[in-house]
Amino acid sequence: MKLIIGSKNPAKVNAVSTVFGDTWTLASAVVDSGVSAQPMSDEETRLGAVQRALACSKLAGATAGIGLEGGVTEMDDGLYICNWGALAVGDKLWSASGAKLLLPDFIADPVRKGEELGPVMRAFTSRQDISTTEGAVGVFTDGHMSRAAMFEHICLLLKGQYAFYAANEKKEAEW
Ligand SMILES: O=P(O)(O)OP(=O)(O)OP(=O)(O)OC[C@H]1O[C@@H](n2cnc3c(O)ncnc32)[C@H](O)[C@@H]1O
Ligand SMILES: [Mg+2]
Repeated sequence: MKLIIGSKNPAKVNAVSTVFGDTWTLASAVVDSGVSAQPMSDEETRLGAVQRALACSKLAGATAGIGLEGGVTEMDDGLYICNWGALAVGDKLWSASGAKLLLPDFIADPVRKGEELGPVMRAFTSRQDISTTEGAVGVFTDGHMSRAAMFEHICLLLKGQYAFYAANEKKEAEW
């Protein structure tokens, strides 16, 4: 059972490995998300995760594909970080979102004007590795949460949905 992750970003690869590593053989591949480099809504971010998962599931040797995507989404009170994941196994697909966090305006404004969150965060923190480690969520929670932990949470939702399906497939068909 081989699960291919649609990214080489260590924050994503480590999250998948922590959650799925006990039962799946893992590999990673750079695939196209098919959305913009900076997704600007929940819908676009979810679509990026889905397209990464589907692309991975079709690669040679794959039993399943998983996609994780980061983005931002505008709400009543400002711009939030959002994260989505998708798991594709055969013709089945599950998706789930992660926690959201309001970005301060001095970060949100350049992103609204077209800059990517990653470079903005690198400039603000003077840290080149910020997107692959704590991420913006780590910075703005003073280290209480990390980008990898947010992706781990999404992976648990995906693994759990797949487990529920596998355990209840027959019941679902009869219901
Ligand atoms: O190699 P991939 O998998 O693409 O890794 P990535 O870090 O670019 O991850 P995403 O494409 O899912 O990220 C989507 C957006 O999230 C942004 N992002 C980058 N660093 C971030 C950080 O520290 N915290 C949150 N989002 C970040 C990044 O600018 C992208 O525009
Ligand atoms: Mg990217």
